[in-house]
Amino acid sequence: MLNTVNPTETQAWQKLQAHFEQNNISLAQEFAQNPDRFKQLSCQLNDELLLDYSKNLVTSETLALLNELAHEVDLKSAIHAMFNGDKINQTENRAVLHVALRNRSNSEIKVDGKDVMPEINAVLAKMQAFCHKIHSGEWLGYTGKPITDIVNIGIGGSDLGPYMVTEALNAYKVEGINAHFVSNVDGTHITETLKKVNPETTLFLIASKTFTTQETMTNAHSARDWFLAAAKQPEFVAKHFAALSTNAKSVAEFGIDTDNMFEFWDWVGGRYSLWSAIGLSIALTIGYDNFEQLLDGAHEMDQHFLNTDFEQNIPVILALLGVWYNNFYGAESEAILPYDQYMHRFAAYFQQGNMESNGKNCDRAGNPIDYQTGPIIWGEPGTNGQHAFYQLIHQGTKLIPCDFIAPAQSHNPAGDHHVKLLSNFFAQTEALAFGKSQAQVEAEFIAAGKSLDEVTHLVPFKVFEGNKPTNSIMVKKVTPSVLGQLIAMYEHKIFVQGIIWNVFSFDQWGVELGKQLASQILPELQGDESVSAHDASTNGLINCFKAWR
Ligand SMILES: O=P(O)(O)OC[C@H]1O[C@@](O)(CO)[C@@H](O)[C@@H]1O
Repeated sequence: MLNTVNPTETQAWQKLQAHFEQNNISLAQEFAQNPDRFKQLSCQLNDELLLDYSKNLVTSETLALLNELAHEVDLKSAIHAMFNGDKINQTENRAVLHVALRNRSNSEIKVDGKDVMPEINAVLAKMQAFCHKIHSGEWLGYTGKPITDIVNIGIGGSDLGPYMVTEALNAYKVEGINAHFVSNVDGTHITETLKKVNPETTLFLIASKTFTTQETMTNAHSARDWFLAAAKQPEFVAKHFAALSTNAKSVAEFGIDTDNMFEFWDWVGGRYSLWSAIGLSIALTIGYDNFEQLLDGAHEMDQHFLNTDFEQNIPVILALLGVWYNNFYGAESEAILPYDQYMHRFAAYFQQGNMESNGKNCDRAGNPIDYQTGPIIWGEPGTNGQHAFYQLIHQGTKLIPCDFIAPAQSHNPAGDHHVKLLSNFFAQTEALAFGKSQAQVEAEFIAAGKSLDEVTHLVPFKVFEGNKPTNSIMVKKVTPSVLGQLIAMYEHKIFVQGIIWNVFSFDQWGVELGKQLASQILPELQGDESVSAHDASTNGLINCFKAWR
């Protein structure tokens, strides 16, 4: 069981509050006073991942107090509880063991007294064999042609991870295999996808932990209908449909051969499931060996997280910095800004990962929470964000802590593109940290031959106050292993923050009411009779829909 310490009642929190009120931290001053700031406030996981957290609004005292907070909520015990398979997902009475899925040491990890590694390894072996059959052409479609297109049908954690990873690792795509992802129940998603594929050479992966999610089951039935309209014979479904699920009964009821079912377990959270059978679309798209390297990278970060002192622990550092801005500076969001176009879905992935984990207002004792918990996560690749929202980050009234991520090496070293991309990566965190003073603005005008009299009215608009916090994460190259490291890094950051905020990070009761009401409204949308069972707004909207459709 996890403790239920209210973080705001800890000694460390009181000290942090006083520290915040008594200090007006200036990055310019901190760097001027300490030439070793970068060396002291950066750390490397290995020779391919470096975290520079020196451009944060912290002093050595800040960091000491944040670490004191981590100790006072007994973070170490919570970390060991997760890795040991304790049922820390207490409202669902489940363990939380995505770390077991990538436990490359194969050391024993027990749930209810049973080592889960044998079954994990059995599913991985089944995935490997399946990938070999598909890639070798041994597995053929109902007209004897090899599979060329994989359509993953899933939503949330059964979509976002596989989609993000296959995009981020596009450079590793298997020749002749195309991946497609259908998630939205909007008919456009499945319709537009089916236009691109041939029923004779397409494999559908129905990805759903519960195998009950409305969007996924609707899309799965539409895909099967589309397939059977061409193939005609039901027995051909087995050659073109596989299931990734914990629910064998519902898989069989859908008509998928359970030999084509790749199982995972209830101690795998949906938003933490890409390492499981849910990752089959990844393995099929980039090759099983590269999927294993993804697991290897995550395992390396897991071991770092489990065994490293908090002061040098990358996920803990990121988590504590996030608490500092979220709970003391009042920042309500965090931006993840990968300077890598292949990583264009990375921030979106952690919208579910972070916001579905820590977007909670009830603490672990069941009491309402009166402090801030999970932040809003958003972001786009650089340099595109610079032409969309960086104005607000530089000169807006909201504090937006940003994580900048960039690879030293590009998969597409065309011309001078990469050095230009990286010059922007370096420039943005420098600009955000140190800004441009009024004196510098005036000097630029004078250097441009302007008299201050004629430009004084413009000066305020060109001043950058700076002192905007950022983390810079430099990786050598976005390889499967490095991506695994990055994903696991953010997973553990989220875990640490959930422990500090005293919330349960691995359930998601907040998604249920909307589903419940939608299932009540759905039958009301049949027929043309007017609806009056709801509030005036909902009634009005439904009746407008009926009038216009
Ligand atoms: O994998 P499945 O069971 O179809 O769930 C899909 C998604 O739906 C949820 O919103 C839970 O209902 C996410 O937590 C989950 O990843």
